Amino acid sequence: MDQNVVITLKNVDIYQPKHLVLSNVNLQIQSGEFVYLIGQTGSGKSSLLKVIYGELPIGAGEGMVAGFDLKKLNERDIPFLRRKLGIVFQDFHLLTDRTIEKNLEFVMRATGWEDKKLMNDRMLDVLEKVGLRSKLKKMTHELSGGEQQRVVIARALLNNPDVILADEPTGNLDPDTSEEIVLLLREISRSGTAILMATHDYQIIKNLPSRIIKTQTGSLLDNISL
Ligand SMILES: Nc1ncnc2c1ncn2[C@@H]1O[C@H](COP(=O)(O)OP(=O)(O)OP(=O)(O)O)[C@@H](O)[C@H]1O
Repeated sequence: MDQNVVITLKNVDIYQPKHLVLSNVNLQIQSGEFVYLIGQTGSGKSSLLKVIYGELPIGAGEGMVAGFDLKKLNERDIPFLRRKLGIVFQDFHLLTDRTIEKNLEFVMRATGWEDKKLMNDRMLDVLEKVGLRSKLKKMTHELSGGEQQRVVIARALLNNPDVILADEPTGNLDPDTSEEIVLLLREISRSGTAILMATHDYQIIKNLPSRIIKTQTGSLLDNISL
């Protein structure tokens, strides 16, 4: 297998749960690529992301994600696959009654980090990347929507993922803040993490163009232009 390929789907069928949502899906994404995923509501974008993060099994076909074979994936493998993936959703899923530090620490403890000094260094590292290094002790409910999404991105980066899956990460943000978030994700992709971002925001795609894949009438189309 090509070392640089982090997602491969070959002739994959995706069911939700019995109804065939996408058939014969073929997709390859390389390290460091930034890819938009578009498609009408209900056309299967989230289902595709769910297959990639091991939430939905693949029906037919073959899939490899960050070195994990989706066909052979069992319950025990899923936490290990998820450590190779960063997941960023539209609604931030932050613990709003806690500081940024406590939010990051929560995820780190859950994914096996123990050494306080290493944890602290890593937190500052990822917060630096998203421009929030000075806000470690801030409560997350005191942050703006854009800042909260930055914390979510920092949280996704903690375990140095091969891939970030972002499901409408700008859905709750104003246009300028949305653009800042996409610029940040693109910058992150340049350091090697592949990013697959589902979005309905065509304006952002026009302003910040990149490869586009599209779910449409039960298929996944590649290299779409708007
Ligand atoms: N848990 C579920 N059980 C049954 N059907 C589902 C389930 N989740 C999604 N579906 C169906 O699968 C299809 C694809 O849904 P999916 O959420 O992947 O679409 P989407 O493109 O992500 O939509 P949106 O843009 O609204 O997020 C839809 O017809 C939806 O109704």
